[in-house]
Amino acid sequence: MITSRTAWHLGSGPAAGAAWNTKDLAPDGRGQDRLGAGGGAGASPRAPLLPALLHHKILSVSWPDSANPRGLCRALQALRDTTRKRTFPMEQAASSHRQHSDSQQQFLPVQFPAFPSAAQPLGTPHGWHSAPQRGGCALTSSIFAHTAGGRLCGGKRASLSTARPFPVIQEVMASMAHLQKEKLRLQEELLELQEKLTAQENNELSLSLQLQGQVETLKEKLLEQAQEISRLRSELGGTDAEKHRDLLAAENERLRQEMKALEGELRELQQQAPCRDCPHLQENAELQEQLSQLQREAEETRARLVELDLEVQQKTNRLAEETIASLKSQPQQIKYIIKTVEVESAKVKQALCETQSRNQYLQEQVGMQKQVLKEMEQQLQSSQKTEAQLRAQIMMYEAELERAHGQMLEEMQAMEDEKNHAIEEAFSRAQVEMKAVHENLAGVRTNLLTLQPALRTLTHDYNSLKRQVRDFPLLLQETLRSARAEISQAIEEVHSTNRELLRKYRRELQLRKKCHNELVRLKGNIRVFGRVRPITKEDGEGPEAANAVTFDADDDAVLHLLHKGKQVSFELDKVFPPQASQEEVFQEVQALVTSCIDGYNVCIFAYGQTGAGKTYTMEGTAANPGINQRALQLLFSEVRGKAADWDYTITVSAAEIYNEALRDLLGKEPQEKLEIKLCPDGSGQLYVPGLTEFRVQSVEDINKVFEFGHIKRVTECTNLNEHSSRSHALLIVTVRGLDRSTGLRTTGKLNLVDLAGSERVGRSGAEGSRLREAQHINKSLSALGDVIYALRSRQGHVPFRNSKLTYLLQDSLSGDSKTLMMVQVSPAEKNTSETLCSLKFAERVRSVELGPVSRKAELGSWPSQEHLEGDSPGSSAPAGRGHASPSPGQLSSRSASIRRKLHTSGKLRSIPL
Ligand SMILES: Nc1ncnc2c1ncn2[C@@H]1O[C@H](COP(=O)(O)OP(=O)(O)OP(=O)(O)O)[C@@H](O)[C@H]1O
Repeated sequence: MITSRTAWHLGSGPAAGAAWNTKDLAPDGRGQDRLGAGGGAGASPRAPLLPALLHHKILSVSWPDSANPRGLCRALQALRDTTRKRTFPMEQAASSHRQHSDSQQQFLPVQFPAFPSAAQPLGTPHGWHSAPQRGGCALTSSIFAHTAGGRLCGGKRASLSTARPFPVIQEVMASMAHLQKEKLRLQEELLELQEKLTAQENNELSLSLQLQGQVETLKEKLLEQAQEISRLRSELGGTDAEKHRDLLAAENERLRQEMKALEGELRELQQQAPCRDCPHLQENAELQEQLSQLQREAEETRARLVELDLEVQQKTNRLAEETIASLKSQPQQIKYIIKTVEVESAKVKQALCETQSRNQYLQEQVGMQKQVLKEMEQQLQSSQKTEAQLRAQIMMYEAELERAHGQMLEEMQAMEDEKNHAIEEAFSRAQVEMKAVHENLAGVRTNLLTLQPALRTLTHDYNSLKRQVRDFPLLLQETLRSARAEISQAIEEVHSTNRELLRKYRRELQLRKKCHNELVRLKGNIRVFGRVRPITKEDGEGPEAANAVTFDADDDAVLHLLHKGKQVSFELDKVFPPQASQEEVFQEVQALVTSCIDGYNVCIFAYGQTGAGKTYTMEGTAANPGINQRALQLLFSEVRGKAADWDYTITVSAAEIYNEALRDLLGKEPQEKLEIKLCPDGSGQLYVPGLTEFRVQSVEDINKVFEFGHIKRVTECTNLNEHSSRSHALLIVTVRGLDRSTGLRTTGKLNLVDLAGSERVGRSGAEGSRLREAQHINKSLSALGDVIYALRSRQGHVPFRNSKLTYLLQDSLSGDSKTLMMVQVSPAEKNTSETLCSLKFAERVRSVELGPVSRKAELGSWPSQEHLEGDSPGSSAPAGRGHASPSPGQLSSRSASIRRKLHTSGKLRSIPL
């Protein structure tokens, strides 16, 4: 947890002692008890928490007013030395750091508020924030954090916590670090000044002590000399005076040597003095000068002593001579003495004389010694005077020292005040900044609290992802290997399955084709549908426009025609009432259309009188297209469904047969008559040279083709139908397929034929060219009937060449080709004769299919339209059925349900072609 104002107190508890040997850190070197400021309630405020200085992220260091600056200096010095020497047990610190980081993750710089009052115990909330008592672990962690940073720089480094996620905190921390640096710099300067002062004091003290010692020594020596003089004075011996002189000389020599030693020491002290600019140097120089003066005086004293010695020697010699001379010049006295001796003895007299001379000599010596003593007393007085002067100088110097010391203390106090002031200012600034930091930190802490779980989750996810990423290549390789194996196996299986499916598909294709053929065969290769158009406005109004056609509700293959008051019934394969839609009609023919894709030839005719709806059924309208367009759409759809295996090409040609002339409706020269020829390759196939063939790929292509062909088609106005088509219109669709897997090629042809209207010439009122058109039309329709009949009756000769129509459709009518004839009839009363003819034609076509072979002879030849005109229902057609002979109509007494049943069961088999 990050706490911006966390103050660490080194308590006196065992944890603190275990974490850090605080004895090394005590400011006065007296041990741990000086650091236990935050201990019990009774603990008095002591020195600040110096161990915090070890933590080099300290923002500020407080110091009580009552603290001794010298003690602080010494403590700082000792602390710095200790810090430099200290080697932390890294493993212990690291383990502590880990323990601590598990719970806290970060530890903060230690911060001490400024100046807790002397009366306030440390650790109380005035300026001091209660710290989490983490003991040695926290402190060791702090030390470890700094040690791990690479160096211990003795308090000069001020760095903040390692985790500073926000710029604001960083800025504040940077400013605080700057303040801390400033404080540390001031502290260092103070420390240096204090060191200088201490050294100067020490020097001055030692010098003073030395001088005092010298003075004392001199005093003692003077005393000794005085005593010696007194002793000499008491002894009054000349030889002793000489000895004393020698002693004094030796003493002088010793004093000289001591003086030299002292001078050397003084020089050394001067050299050791760190502050050259210190004002006390001047004093030292003065003292040195005084000392030199004293030395000179001592030299002078010594010189005088030497002179005195010489004088004593001279005087002694002179005295000896004078004594001898005086002795010589005083014979009477000696005589007296001699007399005395003579009285007593000569020997005594001589001794007396000697004694007298000796006395004389001694008296002289005493006088001389007195003189010397007097001189020495004078010298002593002079020395005492000098001593007094020196004492005065020493006193003055001491006073000066006192003054300098007081001044120094004042300066120190001023500096201390200045330092405290700076610290206070820094602390107040730091407090303001810390307040802002607190506010930011509160938000940050909130964010951290919310982010920490997310971080943990993310970390967990990250680790999990890292593991996954690390394992991913192996997993991927393994997966790829297994996937490759599986894919290979699957491909093999698919291949074998495909082969099997292909085999089945081909078998099913063959089966389908077979079934389709069988179905078509069962239904009949030639099928006949009937479609009754609705009453139109062209039919007019009144009885002639009345509906003459009705239907069987139970059988969709039967219709009834009311003709001239009699109802004639016809049975076809399928009858579409007027309400039948184009879609319903196409549904019945689409099976034929799709067989074209399988390679069959299909022919769909629309047969009927003019205006009966042939074009409507085959072409339809734009909004409601007929078989042609729907068939092509179906072909496209089917081809797309088989595109995976088959390549299909659909081409379209459009032609018309007008007056037995074949013309290309899509060609550039529509009036050009085309010929139908055999293929030169000997295949027996027919082809039309010059017939345009368009490849169509979409419904749009079809529409263009139809539009183009429709324009070209000859339409002329007739009495019966304003837009009656007077030609057979053929849409020839060729579907060529290629099975890519087998290379099998198929070609199917779909002929969609809108036949020209079958009309009786007399009724339509045709004459001239119109009559000729009608005759061609009827002829071609009769030829079509002949061909169909020949095919169904399996005659050896099929008269395809009797008309252009049948000749062109030869390959689509023979063999396995499938043919549908859509017989269009009008329901109007006025058209019942035409309707009757068309239905008879249709029923006869259909009867060929259903009737036995024998009936072919019965039927004879295929009647033409004109023939049919004579074969009116009124003359030969049986009532109830429009059949002129024993026909399937008579056989058709069987119900439609039985017929459908037979079709479904396959028991009904048409006569094979
Ligand atoms: N099933 C039907 N539903 C609605 N209208 C039809 C239907 N059959 C034909 N008609 C309408 O009858 C009219 C004649 O039809 P259509 O032109 O198709 O006859 P047709 O047999 O083609 O004549 P022609 O032989 O002279 O060309 C047209 O107006 C057509 O729209």
